[in-house]
Amino acid sequence: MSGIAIITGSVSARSKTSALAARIAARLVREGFRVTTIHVRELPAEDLLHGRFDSPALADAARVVAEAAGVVIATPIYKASYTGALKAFLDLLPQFGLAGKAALPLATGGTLAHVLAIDYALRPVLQSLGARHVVAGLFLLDKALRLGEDGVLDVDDELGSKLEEIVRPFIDSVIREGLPLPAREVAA
Ligand SMILES: Cc1cc2nc3c(=O)[nH]c(=O)nc-3n(C[C@H](O)[C@H](O)[C@H](O)COP(=O)(O)O)c2cc1C
Repeated sequence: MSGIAIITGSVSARSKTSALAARIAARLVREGFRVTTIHVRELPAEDLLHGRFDSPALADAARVVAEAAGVVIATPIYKASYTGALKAFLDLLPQFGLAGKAALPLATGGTLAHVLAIDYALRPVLQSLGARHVVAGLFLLDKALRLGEDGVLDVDDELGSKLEEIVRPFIDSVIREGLPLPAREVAA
């Protein structure tokens, strides 16, 4: 296993969750990891909904996850849970598709009423997929996230520290499991 897979679950083209995921990806790349992001909205919808697990695009995405030492799952909260699009993708992974992997759950939402959705909805799925270690996740209110015209997340000191607090234990968990050295490239 090598590298990190990031799976984003938003169906929106201009997505705060995807911008958050891009920020995390950049952080992990700086740490020396090879990172591949799967935006579920970009996968062929018909293949996804018809369960064509062997379609080339779905098979490629599943392979990225299978080969990853760590997986970041970033989803908006829809109807008190993670998105249906994300679930459609997770459903096509093997029963223990996250075995041996560290997992970092991230969510954005419109109301603090659903701040626990990571713990009551997403975490059990990651456990059921056999994740070795699901580290503490982070729920962020959408109004606290600002996107620039270019769709890039504007990160102030407070948000930057929050992200660092959750990314560091994830990195430590991935490294603890001995990510093979060739997969970690020297950070520039
Ligand atoms: C269909 C739909 C359902 C939503 N349901 C909830 C919800 O139940 N709880 C919540 O906190 N936010 C809810 N939201 C708000 C989104 O989770 C929030 O705006 C999120 O940051 C959007 O992420 P995105 O920009 O990546 O798409 C909902 C948004 C949509 C579009």
